[in-house]
Amino acid sequence: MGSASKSVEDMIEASSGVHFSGFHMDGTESRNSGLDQLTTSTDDVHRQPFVIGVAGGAASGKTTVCDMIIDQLRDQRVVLVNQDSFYLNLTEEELAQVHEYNFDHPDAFDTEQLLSSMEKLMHGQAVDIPVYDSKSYKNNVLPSRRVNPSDVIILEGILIFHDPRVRDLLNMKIFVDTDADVRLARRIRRDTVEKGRDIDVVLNQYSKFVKPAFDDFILPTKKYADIIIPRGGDNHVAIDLIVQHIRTKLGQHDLCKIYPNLYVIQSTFQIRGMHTLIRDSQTTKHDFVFYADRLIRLVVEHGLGHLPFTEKQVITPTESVYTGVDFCKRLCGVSVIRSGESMENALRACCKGIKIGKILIHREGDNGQQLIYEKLPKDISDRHVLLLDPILGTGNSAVQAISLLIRKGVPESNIIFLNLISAPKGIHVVCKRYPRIKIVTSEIEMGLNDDFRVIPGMGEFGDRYFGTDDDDQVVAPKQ
Ligand SMILES: Nc1ncnc2c1ncn2[C@@H]1O[C@H](COP(=O)(O)OP(=O)(O)O)[C@@H](O)[C@H]1O
Ligand SMILES: Nc1ccn([C@@H]2O[C@H](COP(=O)(O)O)[C@@H](O)[C@H]2O)c(=O)n1
Ligand SMILES: [Mg+2]
Repeated sequence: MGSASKSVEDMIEASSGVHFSGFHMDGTESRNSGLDQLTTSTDDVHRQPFVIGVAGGAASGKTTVCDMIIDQLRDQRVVLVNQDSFYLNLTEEELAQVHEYNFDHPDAFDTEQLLSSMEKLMHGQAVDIPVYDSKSYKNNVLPSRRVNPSDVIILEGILIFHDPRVRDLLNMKIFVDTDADVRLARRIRRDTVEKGRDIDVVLNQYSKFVKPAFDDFILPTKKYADIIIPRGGDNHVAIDLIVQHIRTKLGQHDLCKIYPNLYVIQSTFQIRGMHTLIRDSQTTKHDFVFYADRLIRLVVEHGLGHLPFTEKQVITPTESVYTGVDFCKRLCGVSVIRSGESMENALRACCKGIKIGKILIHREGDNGQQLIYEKLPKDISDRHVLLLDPILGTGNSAVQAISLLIRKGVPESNIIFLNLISAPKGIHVVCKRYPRIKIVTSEIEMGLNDDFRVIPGMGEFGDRYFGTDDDDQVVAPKQ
């Protein structure tokens, strides 16, 4: 390329990190769910979590229901906060007479502390929540638990609906309604086997405090419930419906519903773990590359699954006929320099000998983007194109790249855009303009900050992947 190559290299340097920022559209990120406002200032980036309250008698199955909801919401950030954590510590006199203490009365809880912890969590701050020890009757003998702000907070406890200030925090109220005999039978087993209590003590406590408090304080709060679940954890239909509702409220499903060509790969704890590592600003370059490569491979494999196929029959070693499919042969990759190049190895590993073209887009200030280099297969118009760029932010780079492919004669429906993370803004921009292209991503982000960077994001992807950030081991936290 001679002297032109120098200018391209300069541009590559100058363009580092531009792929997930772009020119101003309207300066704000719109919410796509029923959740409250998304804050987009750099320091205070959070959205209001969806808060669920789960109440019901002791041993009705509240914890079991919460665990099932959390398990089904595995691709969301969910935290569980137990009302037990806010039991008041007993005085020496109360401890000496512990069998006379009413643990089922609203006054047994430090509701002020619960409200203060919730206030912090709902404003995006991590809190240390005490862990209650029902053997010593204390909440300061076990190490407290650090609870991070999350998309969903589940508050669980017998009297979670009792105080109107706590009720007001709840977006969804669930009452687990289990027969009193079943609750008593479970309680006896739990208190004798797990807590090592004497059966007489358990039965005395039940008749003296637990049952009266249920009738006086817990059952009357059932009327506040939005959903009453009979049979607790056995009621899979109710739990499925609750999870569906939460998903709708979180908005991720709304985007997939609005844009049928948007595919978010099925999340697992492995995938969440990889995301956690590559998003951590303290992750070393080596680990960043390792886990980014694993995720990229998953996205590439998923994207390949959207290519057309033809039926193919083969004879197996047992001389049986196996009817399968033949891979699509007319395809190529196109990487958006420079971070998109990080996805080339995964594509080559999946598609032997695949041709990969390149596009370089340079951002000029905040109000324009310019395509400055392209090297594409000559017959690209006959191929399906896997467009590679790990981050879809404002969507402006993606629109530049896609419009070039279309100008080169690639049908819109033959383009599959593969990325690791997508901001809702970019999804709207790309999918509205090119409704027939497919987007395959592994996570949808909260939004963009005032600098048009994806949040929570993972920083300057190209710099972190290719090791060109300031510090060669640890990445400066500049989200
Ligand atoms: N559907 C169920 N079938 C059988 N046992 C259950 C069921 N739900 C809960 N349990 C058991 O009953 C006890 C109390 O359940 P848990 O979910 O802890 O109730 P809670 O949190 O309301 O006190 C636990 O030992 C749990 O394993
Ligand atoms: N030291 C304590 C503290 C609480 N309890 C009983 O626990 C019940 C609430 O817990 P769930 O998981 O069932 O919601 C409540 O009925 C208290 O009596 C206790 O026995 N000892
Ligand atoms: Mg419980």
